[in-house]
Amino acid sequence: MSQKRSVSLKNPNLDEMSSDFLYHLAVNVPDTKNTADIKKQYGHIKVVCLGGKDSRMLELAKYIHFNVYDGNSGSDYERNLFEEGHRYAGFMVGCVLCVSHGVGSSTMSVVLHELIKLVRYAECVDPLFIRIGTSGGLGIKPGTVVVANKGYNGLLRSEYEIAILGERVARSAQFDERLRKDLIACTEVADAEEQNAWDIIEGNTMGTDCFYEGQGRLDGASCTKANGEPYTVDDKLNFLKCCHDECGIRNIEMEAPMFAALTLHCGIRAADVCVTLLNRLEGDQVKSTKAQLKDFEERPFKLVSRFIRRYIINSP
Ligand SMILES: O=P(O)(O)O[C@@H]1C[C@H](O)[C@@H](CO)O1
Ligand SMILES: O=c1cc[nH]c(=O)[nH]1
Repeated sequence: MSQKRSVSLKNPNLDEMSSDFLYHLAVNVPDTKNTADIKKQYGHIKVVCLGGKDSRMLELAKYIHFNVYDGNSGSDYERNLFEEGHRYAGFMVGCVLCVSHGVGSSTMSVVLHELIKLVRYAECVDPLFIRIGTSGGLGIKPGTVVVANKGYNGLLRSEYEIAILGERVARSAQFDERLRKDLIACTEVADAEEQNAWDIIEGNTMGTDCFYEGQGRLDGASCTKANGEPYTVDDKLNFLKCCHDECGIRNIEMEAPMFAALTLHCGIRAADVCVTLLNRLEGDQVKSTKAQLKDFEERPFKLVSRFIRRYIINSP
């Protein structure tokens, strides 16, 4: 059994700072050596769930209130804890904090840095970070939920690349193996009817910096190759098939490599659980109806809620 521990970060400057302000969350830490107030408000967090939209994160908090806590979470889960920051929304339900992150790695990395510092100041023990998102699938039925093994960037490397002090820094984009396996194990606890209704699979997830050209779409404002020529349907399909066959990529979104890399770098166990809205080998436009989108977006809720109930709430 692994030993439980609070988050210890690799930034020595944090130990020298007497106060901290988590600007985009509007959370003030007036005394970093005495964080009793922060601990009181956030110290019980065991899981941080993240997803692009404010509304999805509120729906998730509500879903967890009723389906994990049977309506008795004792939480004011509709209150947006980060409202004053006007950037992201955060809803607490029991030991789960549900936070929106916007579109793409750049907006997500800002909230991720601040959330990781928050759980550290709050002295949370072994908090898990789980992204609950949407994506485009590769060769799988729309509505399938993919639990990511590794993140891949748009250059088909399993790394997150960032410029730091004018230098290229590449970090491994591997998600936590145990968490992935525990999530996948929760497929078994689904009731028979639900188990047959939609698939949950493991696969690699590509996260690009662009929804359109970065994902090989033909319907962006531009559709242009490195040589300045427009790319064709065949170019697109060759690329997507290469992603599938050579890299084991089963879905495409915009955050996986950054999310995997920053959490791994900071010693936080993380997972990426995304439903696929369409099969990208068949088209580019997301045409899901409102009802279909609601059904699809709830599928990762179901898996993650089962996981939380089984491994977090009912675990000694
Ligand atoms: O969590 P969401 O569903 O917002 O994630 C995907 C990836 C991008 O952020 C966005 C693009 O539509 O959706
Ligand atoms: O195709 C898709 C669908 C959702 N999100 C993405 O990033 N890509």
